[in-house]
Amino acid sequence: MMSKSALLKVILLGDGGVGKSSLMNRYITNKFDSHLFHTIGVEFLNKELEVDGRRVTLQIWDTAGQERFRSLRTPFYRGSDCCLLTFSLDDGQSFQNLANWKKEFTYYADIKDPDSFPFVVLGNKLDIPERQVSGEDARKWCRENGGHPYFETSAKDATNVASAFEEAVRRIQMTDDRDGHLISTDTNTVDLQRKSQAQNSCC
Ligand SMILES: Nc1nc2c(ncn2[C@@H]2O[C@H](COP(=O)(O)OP(=O)(O)OP(=O)(O)O)[C@@H](O)[C@H]2O)c(=O)[nH]1
Repeated sequence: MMSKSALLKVILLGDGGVGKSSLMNRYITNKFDSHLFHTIGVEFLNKELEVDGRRVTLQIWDTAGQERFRSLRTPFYRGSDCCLLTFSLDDGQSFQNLANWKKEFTYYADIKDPDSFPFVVLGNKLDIPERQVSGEDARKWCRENGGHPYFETSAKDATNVASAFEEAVRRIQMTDDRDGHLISTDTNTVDLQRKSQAQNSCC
């Protein structure tokens, strides 16, 4: 029998220019463009993968980080299974803004219990030598704001990009297992009601 894979919606949030589109492109197409345009609204791409023996379809939503696009991106937060809070290691302000991004996400995604929702924090542009945010400060923020996993990535040279997305899947699976939502790779026992929100979204 053909096995079915669960559809997991993962959303990238963070200031304009931190590298959200570049991370998605690196992960999906293994390419990097040093002259990428700002995203307007949202875009998504799918990728099938297997994590810890479970086959899933990861639907990665890339959002526009610039403030002027706020009203275009927020309607797409609902139905997310994991939120990747992204900043740039060479931009201290983008790190300071993580708390605002988390707040905006929990409000518009209508997350009832933010403490048990899977967030993963990404410090991108690791390849740039001039850092404004130390790993120590970033890890401290993650510890003090819900114990989120933290990855330092480079979309440019691909460092840690796949690991970060795979961790997002693991976190979703942990949350679903704990909440009793069985994600099965070979039956129809996926929580269809919750997953269908993601399938119905469009740009
Ligand atoms: N050196 C370096 N540059 C990067 C990296 N990731 C992205 N960039 C560059 O940073 C700029 C912004 O990248 P984007 O991926 O468009 O950033 P974004 O977060 O999607 O921006 P918005 O669409 O405005 O929200 C581009 O010029 C990228 O080439 C990285 O890991 N290292």
